[in-house]
Amino acid sequence: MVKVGIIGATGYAGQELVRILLGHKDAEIVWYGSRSYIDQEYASVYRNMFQLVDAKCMDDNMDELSKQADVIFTATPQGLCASLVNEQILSNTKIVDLSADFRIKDVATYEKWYNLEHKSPQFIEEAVYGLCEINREDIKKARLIANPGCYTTCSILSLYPLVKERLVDVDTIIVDAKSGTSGAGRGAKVANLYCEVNESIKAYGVTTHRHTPEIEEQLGYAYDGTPLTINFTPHLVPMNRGILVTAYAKLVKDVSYEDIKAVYDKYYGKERFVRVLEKGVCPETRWVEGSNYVDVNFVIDPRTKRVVVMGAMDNLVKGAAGQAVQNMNLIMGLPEEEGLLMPPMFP
Ligand SMILES: NC(=O)C1=CN([C@@H]2O[C@H](COP(=O)(O)OP(=O)(O)OC[C@H]3O[C@@H](n4cnc5c(N)ncnc54)[C@H](OP(=O)(O)O)[C@@H]3O)[C@@H](O)[C@H]2O)C=CC1
Ligand SMILES: CC(=O)N[C@@H](CCC(=O)OP(=O)(O)O)C(=O)O
Repeated sequence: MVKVGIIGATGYAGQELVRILLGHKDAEIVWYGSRSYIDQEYASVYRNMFQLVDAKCMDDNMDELSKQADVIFTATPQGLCASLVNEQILSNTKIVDLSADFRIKDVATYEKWYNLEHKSPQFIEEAVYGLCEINREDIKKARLIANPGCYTTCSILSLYPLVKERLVDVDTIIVDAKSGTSGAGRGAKVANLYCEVNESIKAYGVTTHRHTPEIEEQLGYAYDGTPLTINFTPHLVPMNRGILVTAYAKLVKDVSYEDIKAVYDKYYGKERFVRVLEKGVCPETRWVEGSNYVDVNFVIDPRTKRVVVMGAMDNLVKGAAGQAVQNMNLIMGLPEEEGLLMPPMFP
């Protein structure tokens, strides 16, 4: 049995980790970490866990936790994991960090986009970017996983085959993305109040969103090793969960639907959690909600010679907790899909 500790178990991503791990046959949660609810029953914070979780919330003492847990998930705000981790902890246990602290290899880029001083730059190089479909073999050997961002997972997986196979002009990539409000976390913020969000949709972080350099870096590795430059515009939509990506890029070759479909099948045909949809079917967030699936598809526009790529995913599952458990399974030598085969829920 893998012993698991969660720092930030009372946040949206943390509670989704709890939900998934309760259905995992090889994992046992030994630590429900919190900042605000220490010593309170976890099931009194999340009442869906009544009679399912009999444990109290604990602090964020990562030194102590590292002696008890085989894997620690940090589902905490940006900067916290980097401020807690040290060599002793990493020699005791493995860490899957759901924040962005170890996602970006260039520390100056991280500090600029996050407006934070990085507290553990010495671990950035060894951290493995935990996008399982792309970095599977490196993840298996890692002790520190940088779990990818929600918008980034959907954007990268949607575009990766086209960039890797050099089918698009990478200078023309535009990513338009939408997220449900759980993407913003549980913390109270005026911008996320019901009346501010309901019956409205808005772009935010236009040209400045922190996921931009993460997508640029990862797609750059798929292309020529250096970061690309893209436009990325996120939007907040009045739904609880879900990410929808629509991306555009100019084709560099005359290709048919069948040519591009063959490329997507090459990369994702055997992937359990990436579903390339049938011709003409557009991904929808409602068909992936509550699951670890990413649905992708594309349409060629012969008028503009662009390809339009679409991806849909649950931000809390494949965009956070599901992918984190997928990473845990890989580093612990467990079946990659264990605990993650729940079908999407609807309605
Ligand atoms: N929401 C999403 O869709 C996604 C989130 N993520 C990432 O996961 C992380 C968590 O996000 P999310 O769950 O949305 O955020 P929430 O705001 O919902 O939760 C944050 C969690 O961190 C805890 N926390 C906050 N500050 C501290 C601290 N100083 N010490 C210890 N614990 C602390 C909170 O504890 P308490 O509530 O007890 O105060 C809470 O459990 C973030 O890095 C986020 O970027 C990644 C992908 C998607
Ligand atoms: C709707 C919303 O606010 N979304 C968050 C991104 C989600 C998230 O938590 O970011 P990571 O995936 O990097 O951890 C945002 O725009 O900052």
